[in-house]
Amino acid sequence: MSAQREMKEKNHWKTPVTIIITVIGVIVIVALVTVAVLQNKPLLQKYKYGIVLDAGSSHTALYIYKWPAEKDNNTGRAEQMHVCKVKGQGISSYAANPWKAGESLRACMEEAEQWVPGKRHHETPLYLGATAGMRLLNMENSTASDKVFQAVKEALQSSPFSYQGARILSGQEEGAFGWVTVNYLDDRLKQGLETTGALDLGGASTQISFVSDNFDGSESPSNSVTFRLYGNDYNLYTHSFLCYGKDQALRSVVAHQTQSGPEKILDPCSNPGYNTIKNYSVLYDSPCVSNRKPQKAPASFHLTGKGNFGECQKIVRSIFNFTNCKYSHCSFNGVFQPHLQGAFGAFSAYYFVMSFLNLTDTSMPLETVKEKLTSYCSTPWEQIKQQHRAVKEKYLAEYCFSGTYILTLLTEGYNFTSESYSKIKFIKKIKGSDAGWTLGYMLNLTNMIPAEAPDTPPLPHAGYVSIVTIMAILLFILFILSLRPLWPRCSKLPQVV
Ligand SMILES: O=P(O)(O)OP(=O)(O)OP(=O)(O)OC[C@H]1O[C@@H](n2cnc3c(O)ncnc32)[C@H](O)[C@@H]1O
Ligand SMILES: [Ca+2]
Repeated sequence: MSAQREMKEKNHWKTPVTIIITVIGVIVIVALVTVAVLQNKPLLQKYKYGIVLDAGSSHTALYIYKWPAEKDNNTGRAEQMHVCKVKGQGISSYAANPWKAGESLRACMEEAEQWVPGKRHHETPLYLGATAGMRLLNMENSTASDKVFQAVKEALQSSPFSYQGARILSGQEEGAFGWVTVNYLDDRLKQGLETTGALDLGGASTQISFVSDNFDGSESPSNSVTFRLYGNDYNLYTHSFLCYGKDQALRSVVAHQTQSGPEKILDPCSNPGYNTIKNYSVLYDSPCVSNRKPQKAPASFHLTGKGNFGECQKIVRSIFNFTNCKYSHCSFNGVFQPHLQGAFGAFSAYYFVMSFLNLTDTSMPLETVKEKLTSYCSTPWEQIKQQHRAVKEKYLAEYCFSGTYILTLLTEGYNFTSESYSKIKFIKKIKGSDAGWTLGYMLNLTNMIPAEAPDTPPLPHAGYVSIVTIMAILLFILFILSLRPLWPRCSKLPQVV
């Protein structure tokens, strides 16, 4: 009996009217959802590009960035697409043959033409920023520095990209844009999260930048950089120490040992068995040490490694001045520094050196760091060379000094304690992009970080599509029910009032 009733009810649904209504309803729903989805589907992703050349003291690197072309794409983030390392040394090394500085860039400029689609070449901004190597050359010989810039400009202007200028960045800019890069890549700026400090160690200068609650800029305005980014105000402390990059610091450490113009030195910062001849005029050819050049000295001196971390650290300490602070707190050389706050990202030479020495784990107690450095420094040079055949000898010979310098700079220069040291992360890249000032510099010059938070759509795309679909289905059910009087012989169904 109940089976018969079921059969009858089923048959009601097979009447022509119901079938037509159902088919039309389904078509309407499919059409509605399709239109909604297509209308709101993000267009095929198109990209814009930007190029920044980082003309550092030790080398030049060309960075290509790309980002989604739609202006209102809030999820789009600029990211590093490619990096090209320029062969040879930094542009400041071409002071005697400036045109070679321009020539040195050509190979990477041609590589960039392959990476950026041809139709975007003319609208792709191209910047060059020079840092401490050119700052020093400019101090020493501004005519030579101008000539290097002229050569570099000519090389860049002859490329198909939209050349936007080549200039020396100030130390504040270098520090501040490094901080912007780190926090932009970590999505801290857009989300208004607590920011990460930035520590950059170059060849000729080093930067420290962080936000501290007890820093408003009033005590030392020259260390203050203010930003309004995505609706948040930041008062950043930043300082750049010229001559405290690792190559110039090493120069100072060797200069300290050659004040009396000896023919031989026993260097505790080089491994035992390491031997080299150094030229006095080359060593003292830098404004960082030129005023200390010994009056009477032979043309060159022999440097022999002694490999003693403790003695090396004593000499490293001597290149910092810890007296004469006219502020409430100083780092060194009478430079104001507020209390360290929050986490820090340490990149460039901080990373190269600490990753080579297996010291990137900052949960390691500082005593253990010292023990590891003691052990590296005292390892015979021949053994070091055998164990690391693939690493450049120049770097290998300097890791004892560099590790000692980094530890001393962080703990005695900047006053990182065993607790705050553990909040440092030695990093090379963040989400595929190199940590460094270049990305922040480009974002600033292209106005890609708005001062105010952009309006976000009330719903994400997926949520929007789901709601449209559910509404369409509900509408269809109501429509079917409203047509119930037309249904033939459906008295068995409950009445809709
Ligand atoms: O910021 P400035 O001071 O202008 O210098 P830079 O931009 O040229 O400096 P880098 O960060 O590129 O490099 C910092 C130093 O690290 C050195 N370096 C690069 N790669 C290294 C590696 O794998 N191991 C050790 N040192 C390295 C390089 O020679 C420099 O002395
Ligand atoms: Ca640099």
